[in-house]
Amino acid sequence: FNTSDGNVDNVSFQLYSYREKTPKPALLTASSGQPIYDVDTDALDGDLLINQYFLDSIDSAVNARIPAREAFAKAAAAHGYFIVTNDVTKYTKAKLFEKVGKKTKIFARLGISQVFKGQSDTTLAAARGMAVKFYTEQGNLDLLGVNVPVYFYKNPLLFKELFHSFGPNPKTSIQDPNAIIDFIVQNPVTLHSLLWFFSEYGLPKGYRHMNAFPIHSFQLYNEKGQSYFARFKILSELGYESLSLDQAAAISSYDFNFFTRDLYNSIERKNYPTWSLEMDVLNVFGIKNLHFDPFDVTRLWPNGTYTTVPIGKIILDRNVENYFAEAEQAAFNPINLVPGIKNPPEKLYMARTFAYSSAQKNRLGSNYNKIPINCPMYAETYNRDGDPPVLDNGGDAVNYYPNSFNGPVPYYDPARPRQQFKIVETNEVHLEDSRKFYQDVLALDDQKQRLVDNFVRASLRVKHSLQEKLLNLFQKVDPDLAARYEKTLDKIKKNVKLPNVVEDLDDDNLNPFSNA
Ligand code: HEM
Repeated sequence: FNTSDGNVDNVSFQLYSYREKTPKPALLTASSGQPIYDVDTDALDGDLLINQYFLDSIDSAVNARIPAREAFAKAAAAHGYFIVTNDVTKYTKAKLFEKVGKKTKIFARLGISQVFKGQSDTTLAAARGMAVKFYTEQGNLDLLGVNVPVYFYKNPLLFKELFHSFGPNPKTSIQDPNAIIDFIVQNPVTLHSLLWFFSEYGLPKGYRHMNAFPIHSFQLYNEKGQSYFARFKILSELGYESLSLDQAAAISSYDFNFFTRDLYNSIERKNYPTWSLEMDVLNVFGIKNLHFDPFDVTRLWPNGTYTTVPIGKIILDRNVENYFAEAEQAAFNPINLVPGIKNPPEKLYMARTFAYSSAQKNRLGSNYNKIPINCPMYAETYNRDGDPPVLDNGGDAVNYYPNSFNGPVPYYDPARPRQQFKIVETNEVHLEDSRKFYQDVLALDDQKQRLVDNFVRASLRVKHSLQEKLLNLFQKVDPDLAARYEKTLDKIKKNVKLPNVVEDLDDDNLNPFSNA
């Protein structure tokens, strides 16, 4: 398993390292513990329905699947810790941030959305995410970020529409570019984030080079009850780097799991991936006078309106022991906040608090927070029964609240702002954000062309009328974007003949895009 430079691929070596630490085999048993007779390991010799090994194995195998996550089904995962590097007690009383040097255990899942589990890690124009669970003494704090700093939409009803339009066509079962482009032109609010995702910022070189943005504006409060709004940022210490389209295509031809392998091997080599956790902070008092909506997840806060405050470092230093038990059963939920961090006031966040627990009940059963990877350091509730695992199910403790029998009582937090911020949200679309991204963030010609190439690839099999609509939308953003799109589309249409049936395959031109 040595690669050309002598480095070990620990992923391929995993079973051998298990053998090294397991000097002799253990006794094989049924799930209920009885030893398995050697003759029963051959099902052809004997009665099947009294062969416990057969019954146990087949039963387990046909029931092994649970529903995959709707978003970010494919992912890598690892354990680690968070360490505070800066005093942020001025902004938040959250205990995990209480002093410089304090460490908190974490579990992180880094994944890719809008693809099935078997698809390549280097798939173009897909959202990538990083979810981090901090096991604090005040309960779990979950920060879920995507790899670009703005989200597709603020109207939560668009969640399903986006998933359906980017998902498989109901008849062909193949992703349908007509639906994707139609979705974009019907919902121009999504364009800003899609420009980010279709640009070099959408395709990191690997998870270790990826940034993650929880995006929402969370309300922080300190011991004195003073409030701030903050947007967290999880920034790669290696620095953001992108794969080129050619690199991505080449990697996909030999390794669908390149990002996952890279993360695993780096941790095994003790080259621990590290991110800095920072936040952009706004003072609550000034919030009414701002000339922009600080809660709009489709928009960035304008430069000069906020202060950036470093908080600490996220370090991943241990691979999972069992992928299904840890990564698959992990349940991250944006409602998991701790004292000192209060909910953002917008609808998208509120919709998420419902969506995640609904999905997780379906995937993992009603007691998903009792699965070891999700268990907080401390939990005392009046919830009882339901799907396994129930753990001790509350033992003999009183099971209703309030009560006169010393059952658990709520936390009184005088610092917690009592008032819930009320905000007015509108469906206004700000194409100037897309313009700014195209003109300023993608300052170089190559960067602009790469974005356009991605859109052309995504719209090559789309009807002319929809291509025209996309062109019109681009025209409103920036005439240069429209002109580039039109020119590149014309060129590619002339030079690229995509095979539609095997008879169309051309051995002299295996990659139709190579001469484009
Ligand atoms: C209406 C808006 C949204 C809805 C309805 C939604 C829904 C979901 C659902 C159902 C899952 C799968 C949960 C599970 O089965 O465990 C998920 C996963 C995820 N979502 Fe969202 N989401 C929304 C917005 C966002 C936003 C704004 C972000 C980040 C800024 C985000 C980041 C993530 C991440 C990182 C995961 C993967 C978590 C993991 O690794 O287990 N989502 N989302």
